Amino acid sequence: MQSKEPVSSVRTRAQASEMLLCSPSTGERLTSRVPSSPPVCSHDEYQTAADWLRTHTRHRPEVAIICGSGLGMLADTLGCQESFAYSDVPGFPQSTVQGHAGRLVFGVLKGKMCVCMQGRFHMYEGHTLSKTTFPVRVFKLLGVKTLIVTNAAGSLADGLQPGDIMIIKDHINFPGFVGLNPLIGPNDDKFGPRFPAMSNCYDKELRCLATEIGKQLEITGLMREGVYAMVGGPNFESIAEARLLHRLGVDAVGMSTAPEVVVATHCGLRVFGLSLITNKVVKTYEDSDSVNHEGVLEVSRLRSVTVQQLVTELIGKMDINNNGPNDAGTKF
Ligand SMILES: O=P(O)(O)O[C@@H]1C[C@H](O)[C@@H](CO)O1
Ligand code: HPA
Repeated sequence: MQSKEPVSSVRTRAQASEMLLCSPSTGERLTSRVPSSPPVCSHDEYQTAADWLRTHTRHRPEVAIICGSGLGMLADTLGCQESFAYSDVPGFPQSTVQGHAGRLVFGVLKGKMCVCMQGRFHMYEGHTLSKTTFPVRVFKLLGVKTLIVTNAAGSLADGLQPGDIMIIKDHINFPGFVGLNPLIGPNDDKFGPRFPAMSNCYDKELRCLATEIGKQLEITGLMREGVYAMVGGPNFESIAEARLLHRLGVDAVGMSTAPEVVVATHCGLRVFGLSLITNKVVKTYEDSDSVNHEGVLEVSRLRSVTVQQLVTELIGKMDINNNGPNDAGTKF
């Protein structure tokens, strides 16, 4: 049947989708601020950043560390340091969150060449997921084999108290359920396959090694394994959301990490992750506690030395030549 709509009001599909990305009140284009996965970064953009870093430092890192909220002091422990502000590295976005300094620090830890992100990018800052995870692919191009991710997270599990360290066994990438996944868009086969498996994304050997190191450091009372869930943020959870997460088997909730781990696993990096538990997530209406970012940073700082010791020993003892089960051979 023929449409009765006057020709002047018939919109093309492109025009209609463009309109969806405009502010309804001002008509201003929102495209650059909507945290949707596309537009994706091109291979050249990652390569340009990696080439720039190669020409500006002689460090050739094998291990990359992403520091969570308030955990940036980890980077200060690197020897022979050389650092770069994110604003100087081509293609890097800016850190906008307190407790995320915005520096890339190269150096040596326990004889291993490392690069440390003193500050990460979050989806809620308005970065596309491609930009949020940009450094991970740059690290891959730099020759990194293992990625260590750390974060601050709220606990939903009775056995996890503020100050505890949760070794991440697995994650739930909630934004991914609604199509916010950094791998959406054309697949870059040079990095990895169209449909990567995520069943081994947190390396089992590294988790076991961390548990052994925990025994040696006599911090096993603070440590246990668990499931991390990423929510979009930036607000903390409502009580009903907290109860839902608890029922779903989530041990700790945060606003980062999963996209970085998805991209790292896609390109064959071996991943170790830990959450520093900074607060209990409020699950009952009778509880008058409420979480805030300052409190999160305070607990992170109080435990940062313990996290540093654990990560340092792990790097010292890890076998850098074991690339884990996801490695399909380097393509670069
Ligand atoms: O970068 P991470 O995941 O450690 O940061 C957590 C989540 C929010 O960004 C912030 C909330 O306090 O800390
Ligand atoms: N919820 C989400 N993200 C967080 C929390 C939390 O309770 N604590 C630290 N990051």
